Amino acid sequence: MKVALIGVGQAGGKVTERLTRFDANMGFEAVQGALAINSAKPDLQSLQFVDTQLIGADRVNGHGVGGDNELGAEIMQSDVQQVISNLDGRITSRAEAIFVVAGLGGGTGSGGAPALVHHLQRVYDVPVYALGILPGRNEGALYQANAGRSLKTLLREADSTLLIDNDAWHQQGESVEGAFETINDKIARRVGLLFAAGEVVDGVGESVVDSSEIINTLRSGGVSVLGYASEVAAEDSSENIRTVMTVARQALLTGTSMPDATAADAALLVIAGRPERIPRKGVEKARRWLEDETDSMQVRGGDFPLESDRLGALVLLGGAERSERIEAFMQRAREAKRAQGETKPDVVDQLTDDRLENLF
Ligand SMILES: Nc1nc2c(ncn2[C@@H]2O[C@H](COP(=O)(O)OP(=O)(O)OP(=O)(O)O)[C@@H](O)[C@H]2O)c(=O)[nH]1
Repeated sequence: MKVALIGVGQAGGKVTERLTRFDANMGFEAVQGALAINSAKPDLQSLQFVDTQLIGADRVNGHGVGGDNELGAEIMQSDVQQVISNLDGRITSRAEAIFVVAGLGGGTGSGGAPALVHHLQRVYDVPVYALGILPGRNEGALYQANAGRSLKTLLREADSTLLIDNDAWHQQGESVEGAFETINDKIARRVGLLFAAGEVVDGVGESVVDSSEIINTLRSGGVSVLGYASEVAAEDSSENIRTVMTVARQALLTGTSMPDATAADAALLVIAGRPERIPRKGVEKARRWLEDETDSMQVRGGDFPLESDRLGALVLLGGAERSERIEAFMQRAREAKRAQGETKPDVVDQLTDDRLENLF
């Protein structure tokens, strides 16, 4: 799937850069263009692999918004025309989707990403998705409250919001900050493989995934979740039936970006590996298992031919907001908001539709 990536804020920029680099190193060419936007100049200067744009210089002079996500939303609103013109040529007609990437706990990404998605939806015909990073449990009340407000608005504005829980992909005992490198690397690999899986590969069979299957899986909107697991494969495909089941189970049950999210409106199972090692029978069995497990009748499946000694399973869930983990997060965000005595409406809500209209 050809995508354009726009990172907002520090986490957004770092993850966008990682993803772009992974895609280039692997030679996938799924990432068609990438731009990192921030109100903090030093954060942009540390990026080497993507184009950058500073916003809000008149308000915060390149120093960031210090966790104030209302200010983050406001400066995005003020500078959105410049952002949109900067995207000209970066989002080409080849792009099949746009992903806006942001950490939802801070200020610039948390407030800026929903506002930007809102505007992109008016300008572009392709789906505009968000890739949102939720703060880990121990990340402090401001982050939780910010992320809760940002997420509510993103769910309304984006065609689907792919969530990554910062607690999902790091070792126990390791601090979240210490684990950023690992987490970002895992996001880049998994999401990068998903994009690449949707690329049409010439000369291979009809069981190969294409981008419409990703888009259809995400069609119901709401929250989406991505899981991955891999194992060494045997040379003979018939010996890999159990391996396919194992990696599919691990991808969903222990490898997802939002642990415990299993119920979904739709799902996509992608099996990656050398085509001659992928057992059709195993893939079919794993797909049926996924149907039961997600309680969804819409489970798509396909292969992703990849030169590797391993077999990998990618599981994408669409419409997965009914999970306990997301409910627990929203509860945490509500409590944090209450503890701060906040009664303010959600980030973009308070920038009334009139003001949004006036920008166009
Ligand atoms: N996974 C991951 N999360 C990050 C990273 N950097 C920051 N975060 C998370 O993102 C949230 C903070 O957002 P940032 O992106 O740092 O903040 P910002 O959007 O730049 O906003 P301001 O700094 O307030 O202007 C917190 O939940 C952090 O844990 C990173 O490199 N990887």
